[in-house]
Amino acid sequence: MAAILETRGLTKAFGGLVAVGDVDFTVEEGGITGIIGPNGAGKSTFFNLISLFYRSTSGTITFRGEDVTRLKTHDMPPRGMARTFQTTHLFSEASVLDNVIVGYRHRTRAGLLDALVNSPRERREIAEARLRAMEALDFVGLADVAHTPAGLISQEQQKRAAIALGLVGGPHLLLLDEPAAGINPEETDELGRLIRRIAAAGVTVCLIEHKMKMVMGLCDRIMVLHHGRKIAAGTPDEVRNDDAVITAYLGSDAHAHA
Ligand SMILES: Nc1ncnc2c1ncn2[C@@H]1O[C@H](COP(=O)(O)OP(=O)(O)OP(=O)(O)O)[C@@H](O)[C@H]1O
Repeated sequence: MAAILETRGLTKAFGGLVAVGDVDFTVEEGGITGIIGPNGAGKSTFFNLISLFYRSTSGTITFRGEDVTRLKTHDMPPRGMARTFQTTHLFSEASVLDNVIVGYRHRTRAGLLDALVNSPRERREIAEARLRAMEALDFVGLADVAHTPAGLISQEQQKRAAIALGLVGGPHLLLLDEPAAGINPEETDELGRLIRRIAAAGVTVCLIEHKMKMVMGLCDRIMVLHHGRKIAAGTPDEVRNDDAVITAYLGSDAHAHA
């Protein structure tokens, strides 16, 4: 299997604190890869590095064969990388559909002038964006609330809307930042099924998640971080039985059994 994303020696220091140190990481194309670790292990920082939200201190990031280390987060959607945020960033007054359309922006070419004169190109692109956004909402099971203001749907629905926003541009890789945070066990199972369907549709998925049961049941491969270092990587079974992982979790109050 080919790597879709690869880091080599990836490091992020905040002043004297090395939040992520020297991490080599590979996301294989086609599967679901999880990143776990006790509290403060560096998961969020690592996630922000690979989505180019943070600039790394050293090391390299390669996405689909291109060195993207020095690019910025907004350079990534056109290259086929999309990410969600832990706290969903939806415009609460706007409809769910309009929120998802925003995720299609990078695929459109119309400029300000087109918008001002309502050019045929502008109209065509708006129609295309609406169509794609409806497809994405249908995929995540939110077609019936497409015209509801995003602020009025449940937290769990907002999470699915955020996933639709990530999917609408047709990414090769979807990065999910704690997708199951703040939802109940039943909703978590449902979300797991949705993530599987995303992977089955050919979108590679990489996620960070605290809910260990979900990660173990969902991911093909898992990387474990501890104190900013990679301490293990492998299948859920390999990681679960790894001495360094067991020690790291026992020594913390992390949600190993959540
Ligand atoms: N912007 C920042 N400035 C300074 N230190 C930071 C910053 N972000 C994170 N850190 C520190 O880096 C380390 C790793 O934090 P990070 O949030 O990446 O871990 P995490 O594994 O996501 O934690 P949690 O599971 O608690 O969300 C911690 O010691 C944290 O205090």
